[in-house]
Amino acid sequence: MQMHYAFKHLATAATLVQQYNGELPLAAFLKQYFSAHKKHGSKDRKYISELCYCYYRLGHALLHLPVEERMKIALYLCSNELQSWEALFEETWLQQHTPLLSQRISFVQQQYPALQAGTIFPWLTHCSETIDTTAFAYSHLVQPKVFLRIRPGYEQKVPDALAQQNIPFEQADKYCIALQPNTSISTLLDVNKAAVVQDYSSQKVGGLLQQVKVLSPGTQWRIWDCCAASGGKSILANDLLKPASLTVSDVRESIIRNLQQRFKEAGITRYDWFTADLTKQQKLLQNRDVNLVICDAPCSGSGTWGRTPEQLFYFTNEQLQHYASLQQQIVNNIVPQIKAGTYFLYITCSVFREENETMVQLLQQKHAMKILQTEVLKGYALQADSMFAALCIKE
Ligand SMILES: C[S@@+](CC[C@H](N)C(=O)[O-])C[C@H]1O[C@@H](n2cnc3c(N)ncnc32)[C@H](O)[C@@H]1O
Repeated sequence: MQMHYAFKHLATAATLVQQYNGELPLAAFLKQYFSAHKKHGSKDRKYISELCYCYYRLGHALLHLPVEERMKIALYLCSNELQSWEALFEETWLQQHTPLLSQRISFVQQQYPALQAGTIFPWLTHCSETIDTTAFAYSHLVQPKVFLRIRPGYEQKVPDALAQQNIPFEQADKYCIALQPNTSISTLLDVNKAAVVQDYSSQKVGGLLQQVKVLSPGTQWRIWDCCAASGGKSILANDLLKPASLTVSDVRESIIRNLQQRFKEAGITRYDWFTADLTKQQKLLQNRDVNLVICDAPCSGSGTWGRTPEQLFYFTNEQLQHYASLQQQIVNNIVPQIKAGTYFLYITCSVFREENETMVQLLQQKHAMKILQTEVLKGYALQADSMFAALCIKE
């Protein structure tokens, strides 16, 4: 990129982050800005967006610096190579730049000692114990990959289709494909039929679903996915526990419409649905006899902020309290309504103890649930999300 453009993009991105207040998702805010300012071509849009995203990846570190200086440091840290941006940096910085993130961090720390894991992610003391907090905090400087879950029957077809179209990919396991960040796959594959876009850790929740199969072999599964959104976990459960009947619900009717479209593409026809606010006292399971409840609870999403780094920047302690209390209300409301012998799979995409281990204690102590397995799914080493899952049974 020409020197003149690098500085121009930096100035535009700096103005944008000063205008942005976190209310809209950053992607939506940038889309709005670009559609109102048609002068930016597709490359400009890409560069300006990159700068804005990098800015938020630094979390709460180096907030005392002027916006453009902080943005340059963020860009330096987040980029494996600086080819397009050389004009922005002094020669010594360019010479010290390496593809290794740990070395880039050490170099920047020499000049800016305030760059630390705990300044990037100030809630490290809230993280589940088994999380390597330093690795997790620094993982926010790296954009996560896109992951596909291959659906049964397409184990060969999906990798073949990607190879044919020269799309770089890695096969994380038999059913999981990792693609470079920003790979758009809608034109490459039959999305939802052959493969589902689903993060690596989300796919690993399947391990706990397979566990119920081992514990209760031969069971005809009747599943209630009570926070179904557009059905990611339901499709996973359907694929692993077939033949299963599904009941799905969510507080938002609009997201259930998306689910219906996705189920259609996925070929899932045996299901019923309803909308319900799970915090409200009501009989949720009238006439429904279920033996597995999946509760992928609304949460802070703190394990996924590598994808939405603006949330790392704008998240507050009050929001953490809000989610922890929402999850408690949901659990306190639904668990008494399920029968003894029913499996309950509690999931969050959060790394916070308040949303994870504390909820397991509640399930055990207040609701006499037997905890069968808990897992902190550490995606941060794999450019994936981090999640939590606990499998319990009502005694
Ligand atoms: C983490 S998402 C579920 C993701 C989904 N299971 C998947 O795999 O794609 C949580 C969902 O809970 C829903 N939700 C939030 N508050 C709720 C409430 N009070 N009652 C029921 N659902 C709620 C949200 O609308 C959201 O779709």
